[in-house]
Amino acid sequence: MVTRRAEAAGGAGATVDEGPAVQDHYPADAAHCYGCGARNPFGHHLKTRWADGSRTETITRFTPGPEQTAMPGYVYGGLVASVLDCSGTGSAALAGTHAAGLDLEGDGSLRYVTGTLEVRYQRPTPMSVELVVRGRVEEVKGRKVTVALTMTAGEDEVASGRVVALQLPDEMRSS
Ligand SMILES: CCCCCCCC/C=C\CCCCCCCC(=O)SCCNC(=O)CCNC(=O)[C@H](O)C(C)(C)COP(=O)(O)OP(=O)(O)OC[C@H]1O[C@@H](n2cnc3c(N)ncnc32)[C@H](O)[C@@H]1OP(=O)(O)O
Repeated sequence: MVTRRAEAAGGAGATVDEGPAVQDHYPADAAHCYGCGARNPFGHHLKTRWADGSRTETITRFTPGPEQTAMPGYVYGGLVASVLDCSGTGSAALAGTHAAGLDLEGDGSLRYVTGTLEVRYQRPTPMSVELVVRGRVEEVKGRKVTVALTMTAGEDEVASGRVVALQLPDEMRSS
């Protein structure tokens, strides 16, 4: 399935969501993550796609609900962190799979776990607004992928961060 979805017309830095969501191609035995697993009925079900044709920029969208409140009208910081986290591992999976010469839809996705997560909370994050996380793949080095992330709510950048993700070791998969 190919998806192309333009952001609000005329918005600064308009982005196109392109192609399949990586999480829809995670191996079934590795799709239970609270943030991004399609097989977790209680989770966020994040979907991360390439944002353009360059294979370096990604986009993930999430709209928080009232149960994720920090104080009335604003989002809990742990939720912001978890959305950045799984946007980062999803971006790493896109980049690592591409770098390995694999086709997402034909071969499935490689699977990454978080090694390091950095979060900078820049502004209070408003509730019930779509949060847009853009990822920029900084480096693919062996099993390690580094992704810089920004989160916007409307026109405002509310958080930024970085994920260092490591391809899931085979011995973890088999355990
Ligand atoms: C979920 C845990 C896994 C359970 C497995 C069960 C099977 C289930 C199947 C599928 C689940 C999928 C779930 C996805 C969920 C996504 C989001 C999350 O919530 S993840 C949860 C939080 N994260 C952890 O709990 C990681 C705990 N840490 C570890 O397991 C290891 O430390 C790990 C895998 C991250 C790295 O261990 P190494 O042995 O593979 O690493 P080395 O070979 O020593 O290093 C390779 C390179 O990576 C760097 N590196 C290693 N650890 C790093 C770190 N923590 N941060 C940054 N860089 C790191 C090193 O400096 C080295 O870099 P140079 O090649 O020299 O440039």
